[in-house]
Amino acid sequence: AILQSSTYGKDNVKFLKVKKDPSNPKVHEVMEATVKVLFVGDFDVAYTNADNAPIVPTDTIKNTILVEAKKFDVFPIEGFVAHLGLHFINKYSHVSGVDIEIFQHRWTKYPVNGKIHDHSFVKDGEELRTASLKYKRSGEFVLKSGIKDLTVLKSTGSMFYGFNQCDYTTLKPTTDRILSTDVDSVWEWDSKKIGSLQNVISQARAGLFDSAYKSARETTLNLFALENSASVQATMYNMCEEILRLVPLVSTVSYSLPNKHYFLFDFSWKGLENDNELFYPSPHPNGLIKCTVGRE
Ligand SMILES: O=c1[nH]c(=O)c2nn[nH]c2[nH]1
Repeated sequence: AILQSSTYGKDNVKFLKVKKDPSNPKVHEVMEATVKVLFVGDFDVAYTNADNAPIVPTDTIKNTILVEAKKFDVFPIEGFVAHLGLHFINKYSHVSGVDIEIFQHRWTKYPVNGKIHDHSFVKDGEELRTASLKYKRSGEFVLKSGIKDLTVLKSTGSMFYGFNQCDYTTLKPTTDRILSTDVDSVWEWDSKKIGSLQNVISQARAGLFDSAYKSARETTLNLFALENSASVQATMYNMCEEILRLVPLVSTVSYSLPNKHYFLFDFSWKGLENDNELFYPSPHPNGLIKCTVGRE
């Protein structure tokens, strides 16, 4: 037998970091994050010869994430993943590559007596802000940012007609349906234009990734609401085009959207009208529509 490939590390490393405003220590920002770090490298003997000498324990990886999260500014997550990538490649000469993912959970400040409170937050749904980095010792890197599990629904302004009809088709065309999905959007950064992980860190400080995230989230929510959607496919393509237009340093934008169906309940047996008022959720099976859009 031959070991064809291997990778190992720690998954689901969680932390919550409090960032205090230097001018007013009672004004806080919080980041609750879940981190995965996987190594690629010269670990074969641990698999083939039960020789653990090269293994950096996954417990050490977990300790490192927490120490670096304490010492380094974790905001925004793109800067932190770049810092972790540089740390592991520089520290362990037998690590040839790292694969890092970080999910940031959504804590949103809320108003008290009409003013946003300094350090009180609500968990704003299951929505995540994501970043992933694949970094090789050669300096090559793939950096992606994204939004995940942002569940949206619109109760009209969605259509689906003019589709292929055959002897297996029962779906009725419609110019007025409910559309609901869990947004999973990923934009890949142009690593040539950004240049290096060190530049990722300086761009992070300069606000590039925060403004891109804001643009992508606003574009997604605005087009979802404003477009009289011809299909999931058409609407997600338009979202990709708009994000590419707004964020020049992004090379491709991808969406993966489940179509979480709500079907009109038929009351005709009861002699009742149902003018797009009463639906029943039917999320299984769901449509699943994916695309990746790049530049000409
Ligand atoms: O937007 C849609 N795209 C599809 O491909 C599809 N198939 N059934 N319903 C659908 N709705």
